[in-house]
Amino acid sequence: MTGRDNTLWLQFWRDRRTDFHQIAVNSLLAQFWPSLNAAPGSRVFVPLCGKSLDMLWLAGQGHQVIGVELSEVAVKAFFKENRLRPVRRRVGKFTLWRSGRLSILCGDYFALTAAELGQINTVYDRAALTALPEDIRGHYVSQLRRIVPETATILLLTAEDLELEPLSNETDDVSDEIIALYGKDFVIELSHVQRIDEVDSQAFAAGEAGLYKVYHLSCKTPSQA
Ligand SMILES: C[S@@+](CC[C@H](N)C(=O)[O-])C[C@H]1O[C@@H](n2cnc3c(N)ncnc32)[C@H](O)[C@@H]1O
Repeated sequence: MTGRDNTLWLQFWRDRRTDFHQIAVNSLLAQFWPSLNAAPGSRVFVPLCGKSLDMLWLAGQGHQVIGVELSEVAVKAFFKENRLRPVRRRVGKFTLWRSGRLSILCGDYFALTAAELGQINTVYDRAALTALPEDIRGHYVSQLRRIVPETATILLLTAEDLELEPLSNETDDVSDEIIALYGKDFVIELSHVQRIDEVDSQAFAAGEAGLYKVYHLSCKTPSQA
């Protein structure tokens, strides 16, 4: 399978319609990454990475960072804008761009194999799951299960639009969608909930209401399944 919206994403990058790109490191990443106790040198996977500066931050923590991104425009911009000189080589259907601890596989996430991705200790997902249409998100999670070992933990950041999901007692809880997608195989810990107007956010237009949620996900052990 391939991402259904691939043509659209490629066009967004060509047209520079990249409002989702954050011009600073995500503050929730910096705040919640330490709680994972990820060892320096361990490998962090950043699916649908765009040209996120969060990858630079993760490499700065001593991690080996490997992103996957469809658009060559995005990958080229990431290395150029950060004054890095990558080397490139072919890996299956992908082009691997690498500079020091930073690597990006350019190609379709849904076509990636575990062998091409290599060992992964932690997954960092910001606007990857939620960038995809709702009916594709189940495939995104199944693919993640195929290519990432069960021992990997996931730091998942989501943004919920309160215009679409009006305030109720449930908004401070794990969202129903996250339970539906991850609940069978993962232990879900909701670590943090923050109203969007409390943070400097690009996720919503001015005046809109929303919630950021930070989840820690880990595969269930046989006794938890
Ligand atoms: C909403 S952006 C988020 C980017 C990044 N995570 C960030 O925080 O800035 C989603 C990214 O996923 C990429 N993308 C979409 N579908 C993809 C696919 N099937 N394989 C790889 N990348 C994909 C898009 O080109 C885009 O850069």
